[in-house]
Amino acid sequence: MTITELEQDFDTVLVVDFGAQYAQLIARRVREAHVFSEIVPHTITAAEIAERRPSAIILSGGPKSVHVEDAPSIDAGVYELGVPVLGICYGAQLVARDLGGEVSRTDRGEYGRAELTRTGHGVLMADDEPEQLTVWMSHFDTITKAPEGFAVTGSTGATPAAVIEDAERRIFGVQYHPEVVHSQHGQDLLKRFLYDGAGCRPSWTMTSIIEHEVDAVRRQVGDARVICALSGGVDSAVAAALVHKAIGHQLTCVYVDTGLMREGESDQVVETFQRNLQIELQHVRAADRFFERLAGVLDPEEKRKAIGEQFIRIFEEAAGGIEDAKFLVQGTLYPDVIESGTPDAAKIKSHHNVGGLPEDMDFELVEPLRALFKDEVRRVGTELGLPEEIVWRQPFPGPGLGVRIIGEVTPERADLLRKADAIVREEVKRADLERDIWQVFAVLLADVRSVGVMGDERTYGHPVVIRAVTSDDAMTADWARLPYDLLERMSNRIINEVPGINRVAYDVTSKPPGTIEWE
Ligand SMILES: Nc1ncnc2c1ncn2[C@@H]1O[C@H](COP(=O)(O)OP(=O)(O)OP(=O)(O)O)[C@@H](O)[C@H]1O
Ligand SMILES: O=c1[nH]c(=O)c2[nH+]cn([C@@H]3O[C@H](COP(=O)(O)O)[C@@H](O)[C@H]3O)c2[nH]1
Ligand SMILES: NC(=O)CC[C@H](N)C(=O)O
Ligand SMILES: [Mg+2]
Repeated sequence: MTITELEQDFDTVLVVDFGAQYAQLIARRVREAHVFSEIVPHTITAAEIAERRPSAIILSGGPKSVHVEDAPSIDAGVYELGVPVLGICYGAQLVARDLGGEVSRTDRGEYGRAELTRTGHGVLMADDEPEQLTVWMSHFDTITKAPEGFAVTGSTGATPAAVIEDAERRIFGVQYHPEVVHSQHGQDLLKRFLYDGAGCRPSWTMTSIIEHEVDAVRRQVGDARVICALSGGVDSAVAAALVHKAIGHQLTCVYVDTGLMREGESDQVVETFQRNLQIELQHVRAADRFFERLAGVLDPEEKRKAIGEQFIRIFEEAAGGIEDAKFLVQGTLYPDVIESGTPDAAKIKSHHNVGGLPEDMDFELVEPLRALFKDEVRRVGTELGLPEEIVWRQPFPGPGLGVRIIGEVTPERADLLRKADAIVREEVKRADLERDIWQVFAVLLADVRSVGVMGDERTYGHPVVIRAVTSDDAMTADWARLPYDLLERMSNRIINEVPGINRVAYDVTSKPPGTIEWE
């Protein structure tokens, strides 16, 4: 299923990104209102937008002032398309400036909580909305004059034109951030824009996504044989279940043991899968090949590409034995696509299943989850009847321990890390915190050594870093505030039980500026 097809079949909102902290969040909130949404760069032209026939456009916030020379702007043609527009913060300031209003610098900004008073009646400020709302602001510029044709329907002490509406042209602006949870009734305001302002239908539901994808998979593959790269993770399990629903016995799943899996993983994946899904599964043991290919590789991008390539070569070999299957199902998600660097986003890292794919690959990809965020995938999985032990597993990256060994990847180092990682996960499980934490794992700083003392003897060993994060979608994350006694147990056990490790550190970096994985 391509994203273009989704755009044709669902009312779609394009979220234009001006470098906002919250563009992702806006897109997610729109989807929570059951309307499909996507993020596009502000360099998109009005003609490109028109071609995609969106039902609405949301202009995001952004760090710049509309007055500075390199302030990002939007093709003014978008206001003439007849497509409803909602500007949020920077987006609202752009609307004001572009349509003949005024935006000025204030002497002091307005950050955090603010009290909004409803000053008029409109689509956004409907009559059933309370007269007073607590909203969340974050700006230094402010709209000082609404453009002609706009009513000011909400104000705060510092921002007289906090909500502006031109119901006729269906162009709106809000200075505050309705997408953040601190803004009271924020989601209601977004819904009013979507449903009342833009006439969007709330048809983006799990059931409709499943129906849609099942249909699309059938159309894409016909009666051909298909293989599915199955890792045991949530994404590929859901993708497999969905494709299986579409084409049944035409599907064979292939699980690859890369030698970079966690302790007990292979047995567990094969067992869980066979118990829960009646789909043919091949188990390929390929550790030697991966280690051989990774010998001498230090650069994270090179590692990822080497691993991505090995995966595909193995899938190609497996496919050769299955009536030459030409289709490969992957559990690729929207964040994988964004983070691998679409034309619109900076490349952070090549996810092995997107940017890490070899160019000469023979397969046509089937990626039914390519437009979805993780929480949506979990809901699809639940709707498809997958058990909680699959749907709520913590994510584990395809390159596995390979991107958690900082330095060259060798079988011995993988063994060390596997042991430390098993302890970390065991302790989190024992503390019953597994579901509260997005991901928790160990990282081995294989090329770093430090001096310690154990049993009166000098040690000179490697450090292990514990990484635990909370997140909704892996696009942003915070380091988890694990209890000290839990950290203490992990540290003690790792040093006592894993020879060669003499120091344990805890990673207290959020994303951004860090990423979840170390490479
Ligand atoms: N060991 C593996 N064997 C076969 N396919 C794999 C393996 N590891 C990853 N893949 C493929 O790469 C895709 C992306 O991996 P990713 O880790 O993002 O997803 P996942 O493993 O399905 O889910 P999760 O994010 O919960 O770990 C998978 O959906 C799967 O198609
Ligand atoms: O299948 C995958 N192939 C990859 O190459 C890959 N790199 C990172 N991840 C997972 O993606 C999420 C975000 O990770 P980062 O913050 O490190 O980019 C986290 O959940 C990571 O575990 C990957 N998954
Ligand atoms: N959050 C925002 O979009 C801020 C917009 C603009 N940079 C301002 O501070 O006024
Ligand atoms: Mg995985």
